[in-house]
Amino acid sequence: MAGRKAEVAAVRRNEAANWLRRTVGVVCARDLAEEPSEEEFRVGLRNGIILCNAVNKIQPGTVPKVVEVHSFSTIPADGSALCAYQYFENVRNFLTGLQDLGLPTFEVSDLEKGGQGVRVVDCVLALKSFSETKQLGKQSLFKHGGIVKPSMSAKCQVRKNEPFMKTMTRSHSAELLRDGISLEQTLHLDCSLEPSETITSDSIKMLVQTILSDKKPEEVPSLVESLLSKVIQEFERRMANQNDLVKYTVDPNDSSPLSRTESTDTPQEMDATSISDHGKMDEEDNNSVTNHVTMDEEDNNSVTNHVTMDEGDHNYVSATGEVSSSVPVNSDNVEKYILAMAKAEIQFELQQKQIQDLKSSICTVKSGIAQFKVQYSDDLAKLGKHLRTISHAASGYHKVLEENRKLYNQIQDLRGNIRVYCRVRPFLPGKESASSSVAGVEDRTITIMTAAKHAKDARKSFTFNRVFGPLATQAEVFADMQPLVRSVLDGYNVCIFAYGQTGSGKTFTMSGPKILTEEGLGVNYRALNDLFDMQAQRKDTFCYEISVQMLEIYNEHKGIAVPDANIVPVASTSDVVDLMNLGQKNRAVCSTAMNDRSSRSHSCVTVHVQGRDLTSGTVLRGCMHLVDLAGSERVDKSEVVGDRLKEAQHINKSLAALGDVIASLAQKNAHVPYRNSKLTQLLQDSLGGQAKTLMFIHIAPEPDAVGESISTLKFAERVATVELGAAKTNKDGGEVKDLKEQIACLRAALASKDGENENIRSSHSSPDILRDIKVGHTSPASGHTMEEVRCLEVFIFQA
Ligand SMILES: Nc1ncnc2c1ncn2[C@@H]1O[C@H](COP(=O)(O)OP(=O)(O)OP(=O)(O)O)[C@@H](O)[C@H]1O
Repeated sequence: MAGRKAEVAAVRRNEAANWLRRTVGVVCARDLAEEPSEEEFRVGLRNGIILCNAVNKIQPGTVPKVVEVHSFSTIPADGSALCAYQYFENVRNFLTGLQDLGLPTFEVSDLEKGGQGVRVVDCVLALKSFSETKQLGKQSLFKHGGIVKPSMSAKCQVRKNEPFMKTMTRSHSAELLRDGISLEQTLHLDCSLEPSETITSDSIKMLVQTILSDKKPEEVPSLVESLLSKVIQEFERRMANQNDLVKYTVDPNDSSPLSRTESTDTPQEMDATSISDHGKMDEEDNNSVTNHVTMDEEDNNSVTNHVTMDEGDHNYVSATGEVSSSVPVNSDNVEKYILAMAKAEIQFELQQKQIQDLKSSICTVKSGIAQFKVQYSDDLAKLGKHLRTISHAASGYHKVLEENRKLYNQIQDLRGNIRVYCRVRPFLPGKESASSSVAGVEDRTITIMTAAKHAKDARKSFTFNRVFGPLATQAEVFADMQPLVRSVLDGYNVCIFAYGQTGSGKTFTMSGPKILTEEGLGVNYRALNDLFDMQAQRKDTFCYEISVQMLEIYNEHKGIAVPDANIVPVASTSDVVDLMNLGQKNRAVCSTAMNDRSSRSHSCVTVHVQGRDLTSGTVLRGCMHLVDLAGSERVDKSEVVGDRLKEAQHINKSLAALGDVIASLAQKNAHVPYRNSKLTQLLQDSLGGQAKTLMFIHIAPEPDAVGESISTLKFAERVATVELGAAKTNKDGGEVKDLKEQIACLRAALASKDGENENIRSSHSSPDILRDIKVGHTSPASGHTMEEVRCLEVFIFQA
């Protein structure tokens, strides 16, 4: 291999030497042998005279002043006597001239011992090619050397004003075989191809024949071997150049072929960069690596790729569909190119695979998105349907709620709007007695000792809606009246009276003990607490405004217990407590002057409730009167005179008037005598119609209070009516399913005047009738499906 290379180099060197000798004349070039060794070639050209003269012959004036040696005999063989400055000047001027002509140059040091003589040979051959091109004028194509065929197309000509270097890099296959084939032969090969021709087996055959025609038979094998070797090298170079082209396009700033080969840039990036970089490549200077892929203007069949390398090296690779290179061929370079090509191939395959993977990923994502879209629209449709159902159910819920509210209150009416409860006070601490005026307390009955223990009629029993014994707690008392209190929020009026003689426990029931505790809280506070709780529970459907007013009626005169505050809005129980305390203080001031007036006046706390249905906008108004009546003791026995008598008369009159009104209402009389007292006048609007009235009768257990107790109980008996409990079974013995059926049962019981109907009475003690029956089935009137109604059951129970 090395031998063949040396042989090729010698052929080229001889060609260069012969051309120089021919050009400048043998005499002038006497120091240049016809077939010089590398050393002889270097020494012969070292002073630059031959080179300068040669270039001046071709292009006169290229080197304006050539430093001549006056006496050739004085020049030593190695030229050491020549002033270094002189031949440096010549060589430098020569190289400058070549640059101006656009020809490849070499380094001054290449003419020194150890320099790269091959570059000098390249340079001379380029000059030779330039010379011949010039001689042929516009009809020829510049080549390094060799003869020019007459058939050569004008399309192979040098372009006027085009830098010689560019023209040269666009040249064809002459350079391909430069190291292995004579210049004439390579030129012949190149120019034998018509522009429209492609390299065919015939043309290759012709090329081979041309090369071998003047060779001796023994030279043929080595030449063929050399030729094939060059073809392989060329093929590899092309591949490497293709790869480099791709890599350079990826990163034009990186001129290292190997580093580009190892690049892991994606194909997309390469494409984008390649497109954007195209077209500006020609503008790059000779110190940069330029890449461009353009259609040859002269030859539509060829794609021209340029890879011009660093000027300092004087090496270049030109891929013109064919590749030319002045890079010396050695095993290192071949290995490097093979390695680069292999890496490029792997990289290319990898990138192809990545592209495929990306494509399949895109397909997967696309189909995923399509599926998601379908799923999304399905879900949306389902959601819309569900929303419509809920919306329908919500509107139905309000109807059902309204319907239930009416039914509920209808049941309250049927069970009795007037309820009378009796409560027995315990003996006061320190005043306990073995004997009590109360002989017995049952659920609904109180028995009073009327006379001597052993007399036959010594006991008398009274029946009310409920009787609470001395041990009954405040919570138990309130629980029984709680459903009535809740009616206020549905727009009903409620009156709760505390009736009884002085000291029997009225204030205790209504407000609680003097020192208030949680357990001791009376009806007033508990009722208001309950209202505030309900207000909070219904806040999504109703907006309630609650306000309180405190009044006192003394001697048939009405007064406001809380001056300058007729009706005070309240938002919590503590607001009400503060207000009541203020009212109690005002009463206390008066009582000091008027001798315990509190026992002889009626105290009335009125709670006004206004509720707005947030859906329908309907406004409901209700009020609750909590009345702590004046002491009911009889005046005939008290033998009082003067003011006390007057007070007693007013009290008796107003209590009798109240009894008359409630009795009239209980008996559903057409006329109700409201106007007989200030109290009944005040409560007129809240006693009639669908108003609920609750009378608490208080009994003192002391034996000497028997007379007052009997009198109180008789009063209460007048106003008490039969109250029906909630029916648990219908007339057929089946379960009562809904409010309507419940109403039917109650009506049947009333019609049969069967006040003692055990089926109904048995459940009277339930605190909330709604919990005794199945309200979940109250759908018929609203026309909703059972499923909807089941959904609403929860709401209804909460409501
Ligand atoms: N159920 C009860 N348990 C314990 N103590 C009670 C009960 N009822 C009343 N008392 C106590 O009995 C006393 C008298 O009660 P209270 O003042 O409530 O009677 P009253 O009927 O309101 O009297 P007045 O008509 O003078 O206002 C108070 O000390 C009270 O704490």
